[in-house]
Amino acid sequence: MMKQPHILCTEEDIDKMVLLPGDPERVLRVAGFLDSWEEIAYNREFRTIKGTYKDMPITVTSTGIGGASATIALEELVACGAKYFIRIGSAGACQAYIDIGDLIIPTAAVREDGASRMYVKENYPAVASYDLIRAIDDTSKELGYRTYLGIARSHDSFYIDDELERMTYWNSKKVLGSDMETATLYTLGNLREVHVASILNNVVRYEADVKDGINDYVDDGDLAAEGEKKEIILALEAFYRLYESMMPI
Ligand SMILES: O=P(O)(O)O[C@H]1O[C@H](CO)[C@@H](O)[C@H]1O
Ligand SMILES: O=c1cc[nH]c(=O)[nH]1
Repeated sequence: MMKQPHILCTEEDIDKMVLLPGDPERVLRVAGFLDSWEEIAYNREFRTIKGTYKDMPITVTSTGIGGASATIALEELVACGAKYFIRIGSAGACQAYIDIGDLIIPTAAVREDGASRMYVKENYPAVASYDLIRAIDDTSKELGYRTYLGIARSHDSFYIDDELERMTYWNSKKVLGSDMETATLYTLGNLREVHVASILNNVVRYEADVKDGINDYVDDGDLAAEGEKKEIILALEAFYRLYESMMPI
């Protein structure tokens, strides 16, 4: 097999289970939780490492920002044989009760992105893999992590003029938080018949940052960093739970 054109990997490089952070730097922070790892490729926003967690083989590939690059990563990873994907991302809460570092687990997502519309009509739902959500939910209960399961919203433009109005609208519709890849990945995952779920670390306080227009990414950096550690552990342990359940007895 030729190397895939963007991720620069072949099927020999890619495991069945893949973690998908947006940020290439987060790939290296995941590496800190693995028992062994090596970097396979790093091209544009797509950094791929391969390693082991306990006895489970695992790949980590960054998707970059937004649906367009996320579809490239997912398509090329599927072409290399990957079957299970957990996005470990960050999000901005749409609800005041969600604190910095709390984890949002989207069971579905509003498709306010452009990339998924290139694939299928807007009334096709963006839904997570039930198997992965169940594994993530069971694992988070075991770990004692505070998580919020429900609907997220994925968008394409961080700085549009009416973002506050949109966030206020989705707040009134009980949407939990915004990111830029989940809806795209869920839509494409279902079309390609692979399993996809997201775990999103909340990095924004809805009342203070969104409604009052103050951005406190920096002040709450420690809480956000703790949230990122929790989402990595949760994703690895949920994958391990699934991996063990698949092993012949
Ligand atoms: O931290 P990541 O995983 O990149 O996720 C979020 O952060 C980026 C925007 O700052 C977008 O990609 C958004 O989805
Ligand atoms: O507010 C936020 C934070 C992270 N990601 C988003 O898409 N929005």
